[in-house]
Amino acid sequence: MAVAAFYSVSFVGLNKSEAHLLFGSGFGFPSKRLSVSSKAFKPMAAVTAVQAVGLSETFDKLRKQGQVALIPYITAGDPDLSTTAEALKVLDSCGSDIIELGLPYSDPLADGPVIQAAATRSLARGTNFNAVISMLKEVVPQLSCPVALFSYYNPILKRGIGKFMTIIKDVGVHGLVVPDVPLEETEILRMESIKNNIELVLLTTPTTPTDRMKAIVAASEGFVYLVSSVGVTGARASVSSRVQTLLQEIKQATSKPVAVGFGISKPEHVKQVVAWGADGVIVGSAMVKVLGEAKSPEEGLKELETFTKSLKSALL
Ligand SMILES: O=P(O)(O)OC[C@@H](O)[C@@H](O)c1c[nH]c2ccccc12
Repeated sequence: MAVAAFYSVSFVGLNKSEAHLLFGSGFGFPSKRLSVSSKAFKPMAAVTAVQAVGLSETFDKLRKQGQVALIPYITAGDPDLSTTAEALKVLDSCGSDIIELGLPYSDPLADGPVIQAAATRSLARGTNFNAVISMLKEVVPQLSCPVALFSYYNPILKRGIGKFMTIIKDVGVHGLVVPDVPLEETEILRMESIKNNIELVLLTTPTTPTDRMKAIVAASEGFVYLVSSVGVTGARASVSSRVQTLLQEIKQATSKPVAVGFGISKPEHVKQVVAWGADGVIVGSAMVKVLGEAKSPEEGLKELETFTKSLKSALL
């Protein structure tokens, strides 16, 4: 895989040297008291759930309730699209506040082995954009939480930015996360997302210079994605203690909600990041592993429910 090629593309908001740093490795070892708030699990989503509101509105509601958003990520089509459809409903009914759904891509340079393997499995089954969109058309009306689609930049460019945005909006997607779009190129993406009322989430990292971070948070819609540590996606033993200062710096620059991702895979990670002031926690690889590496899809869905509830409890 052309990981070296990725360095020539600036990671969102990063120039080459930052991108290079990002794909180093390493994270810290924090330990802190936990904060608690209360929210019951959402009942099983009815067939036609109350229409989900957008990302910003979701965070506004949570902020008023003193809550932090649980934001799982799963790869569409892994192990198959019908299981993805069920997984979305399970995640919603277990109290997820926003769901990040990843479009499988052949060159996921920012992903670690777990999500890379999920994308490979999904593509091997023939998952494609149209099939994911058809599935979403059916499932989104049954969800009470918003879906933020997750795609690398290339597939969006190939389809045409305007066309891509219109298609995802038409099936009720609320947000879009594009990890590898250079800040300088977000203009057209932002214009089209605003035109289609899609909230475009941008990412900042531990190595993003302050001025660049400020430009990213100013441009980001829905929430700001704080990448917790250098390196690719993947569960870590703990969350880097740098997240605490990074959160403070970002919160000095914006009142927008900040969700933290990368490496979060246990209830104690969730509690730690909440204690540091995050407005949302994003959990990807650990969810993907549970779902994609189970003995059967049914087993995977059952384990996904248990795992999601354990993380939700950590937010209460
Ligand atoms: O997998 P992790 O370490 O829990 O991190 C979330 C991450 O999976 C999800 O947000 C994501 C999936 N692929 C990405 C690529 C870049 C940035 C973020 C992502």
